[in-house]
Amino acid sequence: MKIVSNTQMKQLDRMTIEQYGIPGILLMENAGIAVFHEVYHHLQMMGGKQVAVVCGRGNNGGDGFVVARQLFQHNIKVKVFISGNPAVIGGDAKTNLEILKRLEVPIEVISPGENKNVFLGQLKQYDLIVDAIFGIGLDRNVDEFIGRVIETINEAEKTVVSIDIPSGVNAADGSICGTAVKAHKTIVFQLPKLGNINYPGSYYTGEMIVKNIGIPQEAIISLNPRIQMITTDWVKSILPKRKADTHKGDYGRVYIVAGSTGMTGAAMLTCEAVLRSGAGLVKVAIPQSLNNIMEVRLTEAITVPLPELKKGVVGISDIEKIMKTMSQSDAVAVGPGSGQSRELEEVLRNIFENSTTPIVLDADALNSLANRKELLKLLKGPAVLTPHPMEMARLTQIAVEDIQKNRVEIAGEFAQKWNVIVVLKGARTVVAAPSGEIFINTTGNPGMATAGSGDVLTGIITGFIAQGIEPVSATAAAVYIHGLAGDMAAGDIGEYGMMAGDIVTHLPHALKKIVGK
Ligand SMILES: NC(=O)C1=CN([C@@H]2O[C@H](COP(=O)(O)OP(=O)(O)OC[C@H]3O[C@@H](n4cnc5c(N)ncnc54)[C@H](OP(=O)(O)O)[C@@H]3O)[C@@H](O)[C@H]2O)[C@@H](O)CC1
Ligand SMILES: [K+]
Repeated sequence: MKIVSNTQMKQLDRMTIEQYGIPGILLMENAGIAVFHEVYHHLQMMGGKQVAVVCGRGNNGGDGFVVARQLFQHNIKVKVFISGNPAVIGGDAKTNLEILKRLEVPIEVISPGENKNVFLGQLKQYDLIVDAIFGIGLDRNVDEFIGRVIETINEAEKTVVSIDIPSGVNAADGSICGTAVKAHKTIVFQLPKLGNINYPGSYYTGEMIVKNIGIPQEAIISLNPRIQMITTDWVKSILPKRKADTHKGDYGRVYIVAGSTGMTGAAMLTCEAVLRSGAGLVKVAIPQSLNNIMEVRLTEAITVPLPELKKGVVGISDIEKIMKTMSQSDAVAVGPGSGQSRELEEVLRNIFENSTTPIVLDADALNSLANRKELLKLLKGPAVLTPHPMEMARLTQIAVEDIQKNRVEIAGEFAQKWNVIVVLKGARTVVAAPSGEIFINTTGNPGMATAGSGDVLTGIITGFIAQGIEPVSATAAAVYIHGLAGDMAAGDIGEYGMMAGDIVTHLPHALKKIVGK
């Protein structure tokens, strides 16, 4: 499902009205009815009877007027609160406000001088509050008065349903314009806005329900938004179907170059994740002195011990052996627990210059590249880089805080500039393709911020690519399933105590949930 910015959504609204001749008031009616259905259903579930609709002066407020009319006509006790001067309300919103007046729906204007406690006392009388103060038109910090209205809605401690986006959240990026409504549910029109998806906006959005309001699919196709949300249906559509008469060779051979003294666990987690993601065979290159440990722990993977120049570290003296195994593999991962060294830089240089096998670079491979990004120009095959924000900061020389503020842009620019697939990890992992295409992931939870979680992700991505899935899709699907397995692990044992191994354990269940077997 595509995700849009506020400007793109305004463009879609305009195209719908001007190019397709669908009047704005019809879109507003569709929007209001969509919210009404959700609110009505929710009231029935909770046995509620009274609704307060708090409206602003724009079209978001106009949607609120439609909701109020629909509730009124379905015999729900409803009152409209207008925040600010109603005289400035115009266009379709005004038309709907006039209808409410003729129907004698109770309306009260809250003015800047309003006593907060009086308003709070009023709101507390209702079972549910509809938030229709600001939608995608909010573009600056809210003033003190509106800030107070928003805080009062939150303090009322009632079920809150926001229209399109919680008021106070900037639809462009999910930042908060001073203060914002904390919604239980947000009814989002046509397509999610970046502000509903990115943090902290996503937190304020609560449960997101996307409803069609009649924007033609043709308009969306012609706008061609470049960002998309990874959904279960999409992942299902790209995972290969398993035929009955197959053997392990049909599901790809993976080669993992990982682990160093004290870091064999990273190599193991990566290998286990490869196998749990459905790949047929995995070989792991491991410094000779660590081979015994790996053989004991990893029963299903084949270890390929490498002679070592420096104890416990894979080095350039191993390159021939590495290249040979790579040439027999469908995908390779380098980096988890490898230890950062000049040696590893040289290994990467050789691989980039001589191999076309798709490669996933993680952890120490990324740190090795941080000072020698130009090596990426040597790449002959597809490459996936999986930095967390700190690794991205090293790769780009941009401060972590700035990266976190512009995750989509920074991942996107890096992917296009260096012709690689970038997985910028963190809450709402971003997958950026060299083509400019962007995926945002919504699965996952804070419990996954644990040692080894990234090694598991690297294993899944490599496993999917080895199974022949196109690398960008394989990467986005892997990110989704990694998060889903993490969510299932958290569901079973809670976020606090979960470890990366629990994500691996839940991987088959996550896959089963998606493909159904
Ligand atoms: N035809 C359509 O397009 C459809 C739209 N639909 C609905 O309309 C919503 C968008 O409506 P909208 O564009 O009227 O803006 P909205 O979010 O209601 O804000 C109102 C105005 O507030 C102002 N403002 C901004 N920041 C401010 C601040 N900090 N403090 C105070 N004021 C501030 C700013 O005006 P300004 O002051 O900049 O002139 C802004 O215009 C959309 O989310 C959806 O719900 C649907 O009905 C389908 C059809
Ligand atoms: K709103």
